[in-house]
Order: sequence, then C-alpha cells, then structure tokens
Amino acid sequence: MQFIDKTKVIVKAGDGGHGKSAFRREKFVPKGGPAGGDGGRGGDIVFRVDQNMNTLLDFRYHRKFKAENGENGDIKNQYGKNAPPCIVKVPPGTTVRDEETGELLADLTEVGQEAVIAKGGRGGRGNAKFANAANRAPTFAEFGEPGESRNLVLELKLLADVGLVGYPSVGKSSLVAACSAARPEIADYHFTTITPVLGVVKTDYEKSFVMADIPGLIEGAADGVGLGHDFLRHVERTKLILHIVDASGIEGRDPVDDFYKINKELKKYSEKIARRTQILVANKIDLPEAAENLPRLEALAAKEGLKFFAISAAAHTGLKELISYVGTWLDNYVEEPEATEEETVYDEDAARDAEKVTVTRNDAGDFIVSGKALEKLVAMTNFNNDEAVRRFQYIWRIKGIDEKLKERGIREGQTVHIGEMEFEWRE
Ligand SMILES: Nc1nc2c(ncn2[C@@H]2O[C@H](COP(=O)(O)OP(=O)(O)OP(=O)(O)O)[C@@H](O)[C@H]2O)c(=O)[nH]1
Ligand SMILES: [Mg+2]
Repeated sequence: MQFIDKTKVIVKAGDGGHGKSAFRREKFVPKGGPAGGDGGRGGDIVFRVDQNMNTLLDFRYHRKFKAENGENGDIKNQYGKNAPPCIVKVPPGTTVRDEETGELLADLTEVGQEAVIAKGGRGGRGNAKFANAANRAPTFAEFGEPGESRNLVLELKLLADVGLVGYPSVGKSSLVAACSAARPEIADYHFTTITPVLGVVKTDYEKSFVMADIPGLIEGAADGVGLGHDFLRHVERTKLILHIVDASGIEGRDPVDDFYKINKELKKYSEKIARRTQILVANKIDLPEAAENLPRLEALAAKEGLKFFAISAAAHTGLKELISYVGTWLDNYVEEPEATEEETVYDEDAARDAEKVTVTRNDAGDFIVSGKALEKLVAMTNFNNDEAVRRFQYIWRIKGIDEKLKERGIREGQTVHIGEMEFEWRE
C-alpha cells in the first residue's frame, strides 16, 4: 500500500542576457574596433533535497518558480553577470516528472542531492565576437537564449510520522478530518475506517507532519480479531502514537480499561510498537459524561508517564495545542538506531532502567539531570542540545525549577522515571 502526495509546479529558468553592440571610443584611436560584451547566463532552476521537509504541502501555496535573467553585455567588452540558480527545496523521496511527456526528470532521495530541472538560457554574444577579416566592424550582437520553462508533476511517497490507535468509534477519523485536508469517513458504527487514511497536518510554524488514521482496534486484534492487525505494521513505522480514548464512555466501556486493553494488544503484536512514545488523547470532552472521566484519565497519563490532551474533535477544542505539541516533539525526534538481531530481544527491566534519570545539583546550584534516558529526554523537550545528548548530561537553568520539582515530590539526589517529570518548562 502506498500513499502518494502529488502536486503540480511551474518553473521557468532565467533568460540569457543580450550581447552588446558597441565600439571602442578612445582619444587618439579614431576608429576603435567592436567592443560589445556578451550577455550572462540565465539562472537554472535547481531542485535540492531538504531534510526538514516531509511533505509537498508548501507547494500548494507556492507553485511558480522563476530564476533571474542573465545581465546584458555592456560596452568596453564587459560581460553581463550570470544569474544565480533558483533553488527549490523538496523533501527526500520526491520524484519530478515533466507534465506533458511524463518523462522522469529526477528521483531525489538523498539529503543535499541536487538536480537541474530547467536550464538557464545562454547569454548572447556581443559584437566583438563577430568581427572577422570580412567584417571588422559588425554592428550586430546576439540576443540571449530564453531559459527553459516546464510544467512539472512532483510526487512523494508518504510515510506517516504519527499513528492513531484506539477502539472503534473513539473519534480517530474525526481527529484526522479536523486537523488535515483528508476526508476519511466518519460514522457512529464500529470499523467505519477499513483502510488507513493519511492526513497532512500543518503545524503552526510553517511545517507539517503526516498522521495515519487506521481502523479501530479491539481485544484480540493482535491475533487477527477485527481489522486492526493488518494495519499495525504501519503504526510500527511511525515515530509517535496518539492513543485516542472516548472520554465520555457513552458506548458503555471505561476509557481507562480501553487504554490498557489496547496497549496489551499493541505489546502482543510487537515490542517495537509497545516502546513507541504515546500521547494519551481524551476525545469527546464536549459531552457532559466526559467530565467525570477526565480526572481519572489525567491520573492515568501521569501514572504511565504520558503527555495528556483533552480534546473534542467534533467541536475543535484543544486541537491547536495538541498539534503544536506533536509538531515540536517531531522536530526534536531523534531516530532510534536500527536494532541488531540480538538487541531486538526486549528486556523490560532494562528498558525501565534506561528511562530513569537522576536529579542532582552542581556547585553553582544548577540542577543536573543525568541518566541513560537523556537522549529521549532531550528529544521530548524543546531544547535541542547536541552536547547534552552526547554527554548524557543536561543542565537545567530554569526559573522556579525548585518549586516545580518539589510540587512533583522530586527531591535532589532522587532517581525518577522520566514520565514523572514534565518537560515543558521553557527557559
Ligand atoms: N460528541 C462527539 N462526538 C464525536 C467526537 N469525535 C467523534 N465523534 C463521533 O463519534 C463517532 C465515531 O467517530 P469516528 O471518527 O468515525 O471514529 P473512529 O475512531 O474513526 O472509528 P472507526 O473508524 O470505526 O475505528 C461519530 O459519530 C463521530 O461523529 C467528539 O469530539 N465529540
Ligand atoms: Mg475511523
């Protein structure tokens, strides 16, 4: 199964500058020879792979790209300047085709890879270039060549960054519909969604991520009950899981139970999925029945060390905060190194230990959080401190941190599970 993002773009390379027709005029040289300079080259259109892009969404707002023209040649044999290329950034995995012929112009896979998609026009020659024995004083010069123009089709195979999991009818598709242009089917019966749908979600700072809506999961899903099983492998490749529960419980199930049941299935399906970071999202808070479950769900998130959001996909409540958090989280995501065969054996105790950090203080009174989990910790914060990741030590210089740690009952010298701390404090 493939998801393709597709968009059309028009590009026009720069025209070459015109050649100049001119003659030398100097004192004591009554009949100076031809001295018109050549025009400069027009700028190329160059596509370059940018690691910060992951969708073609930006092209919806910016469809036309034009490179500058070359400068015209001038008197005294002065050449016109070549125009710089117009660089168009594309995400890794973009293919570029000519719309008319369908010809594949470029398959851009590696970060930094470049391809000239439309060539700038050659500059015209000045009259100095046309002088010969027969005509020592040509009075003509060449025009610059026009730059190439092309209509293109860009395509990108999408990989989902975020996977939605949860029971049927908890509102997964409603969430995708509320925050992307995707229009999955939404209905009040179970298994409305039968194949995954991807939505491109624009975050509030000119970036986007891809969310995968998959069919609902039920008990036994890992053993093939229901529909979810076939699609869990898509979730396996995402970076983050949004675990959606129906806070209203109007279908008669307890959302706290749901959470544990779904996680049991995820774990049974694969340890890799079980280790994915989850965010607990309580949906349907517009319904009055949600009120009594919300504190329980919040406590559940705190207990499990998960970030918690209460939303209403139907009423569009709390979506902005959720999207913005997910966007920042993904920006700071550090790819897990591919585990070797041996390492794939999951050791639960070791995994828990790896998530522990110790809070101490240095002489200057700064809090130092150290432990194996730092890489993950830094990834969860807004701080992107390479140094900290490398040294597995991070110094927090945050106003009021003492109170915040105290509020959470975390004492100096204590080792805590990273879920017990909150990582949203900004400097
Ligand atoms: N009141 C209320 N109803 C909601 C909300 N979100 C979704 N619903 C309703 O819940 C029902 C199920 O929503 P879907 O988005 O189809 O749920 P789903 O999780 O995708 O369901 P499956 O595809 O069957 O797994 C629909 O009738 C929605 O209108 C919400 O925030 N508030
Ligand atoms: Mg659905």
